[in-house]
Amino acid sequence: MAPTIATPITDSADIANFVISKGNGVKGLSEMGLECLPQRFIQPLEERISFSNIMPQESIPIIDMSNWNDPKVAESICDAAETWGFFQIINHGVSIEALENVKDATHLFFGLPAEDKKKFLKENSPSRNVRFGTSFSPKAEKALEWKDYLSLFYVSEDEASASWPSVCKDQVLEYMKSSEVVIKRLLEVLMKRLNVNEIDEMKESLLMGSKRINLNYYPICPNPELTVGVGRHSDVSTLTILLQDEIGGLYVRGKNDSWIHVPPISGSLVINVGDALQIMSNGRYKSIEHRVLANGSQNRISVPIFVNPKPYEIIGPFPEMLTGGEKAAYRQVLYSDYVKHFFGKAHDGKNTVEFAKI
Ligand SMILES: CC(C)(COP(=O)(O)OP(=O)(O)OC[C@H]1O[C@@H](n2cnc3c(N)ncnc32)[C@H](O)[C@@H]1OP(=O)(O)O)[C@@H](O)C(=O)NCCC(=O)NCCSC(=O)/C=C/c1ccc(O)c(O)c1
Ligand SMILES: O=C(O)CCC(=O)C(=O)O
Ligand SMILES: [Fe+2]
Repeated sequence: MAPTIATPITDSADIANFVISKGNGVKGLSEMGLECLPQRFIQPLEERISFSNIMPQESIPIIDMSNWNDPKVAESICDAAETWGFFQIINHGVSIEALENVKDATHLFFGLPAEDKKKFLKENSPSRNVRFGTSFSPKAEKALEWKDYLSLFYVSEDEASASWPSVCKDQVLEYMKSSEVVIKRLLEVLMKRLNVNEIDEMKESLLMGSKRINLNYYPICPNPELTVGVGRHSDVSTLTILLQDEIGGLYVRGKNDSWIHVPPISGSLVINVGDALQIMSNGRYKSIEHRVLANGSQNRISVPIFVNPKPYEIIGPFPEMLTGGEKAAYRQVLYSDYVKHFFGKAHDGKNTVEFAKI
């Protein structure tokens, strides 16, 4: 068993200092072998998952992309985006090697000493586009989430080469590059159902003009039932492409109050619709609430690529959605305002999208 420290940090301010400011993250806390979860991470009852609400017999669709030209594949993608907002894809064309390398690189980054990771805290980072942190929005949160992350906003290959951490940048760039084809295919298929038949330069900027990739680390937690890995939220992206390891723990909102597990499938990618696509499709495609449970016995990683509009794009329902007299359910919003609104508060389920509702 890991040794307990001589001077245990129990005070809330000490915890915040150790975890957030000193760059130890929750990984640092976890490795101290704490016997119980510090108060700062205890979530209110309503934010903890109740096991009676988990539907083990339900699952999100799994779509085989090997014959992606087959209209049936396109149909299942659009159906899944309309009804579930979440699906897994297999035989998607991203090499297993690229997936394995980026998972290894995630472990390499989080395995660095705190002193090295600390260089990427917001206040020290060489670039605004690189940020190592913990929880989601610690200043706005009453209870912290049991997660550390490295967030990389992609501007250009040169900027990434110059400022992303060297232990992971090549693998992350390779993964981003090799996932481009499948991202474009998914968006093309999804747009066709909305009568958007061509992704021209303008649409490309709206749909996939910027990308952010997060490396998430969820260390072993002493009282996983009292906290969360990630609280209930929907993503603010157009689409999210998520790579998870073999541990599991991601849950998607089902009917009523139920939650459905997204089981790890080797070589698969989890795809979900984000708020930007819900807004642009005037609600036809759904960005579904999801959450991650903390784990009492295993460290978990995940690597989402958030495919987003360019920050200065104004997003709103596509004109193509409104030609038949359908009323706009969302107003026009500057995408960076939407993102600021999202980051300015704790995770709060589907409330973020209210910001854009008419
Ligand atoms: C986001 C904005 C608009 C904010 O700009 P600006 O107001 O100048 O200030 P900033 O200093 O970058 O950040 C402001 C706050 O946002 C939060 N924030 C910014 N980036 C991140 C990040 N990557 N992860 C977590 N929080 C962040 C922090 O709370 C910041 O507050 P503070 O730490 O300074 O107190 C700007 O960075 C921008 O235009 N970015 C480009 C667009 C963009 O990044 N879009 C993201 C789309 S999707 C996306 O990034 C999703 C992330 C995510 C993370 C964790 C989850 O659990 C989750 O579900 C989702
Ligand atoms: O770790 C996961 O499986 C999901 C993480 C997530 O929802 C996010 O980073 O937005
Ligand atoms: Fe998410």
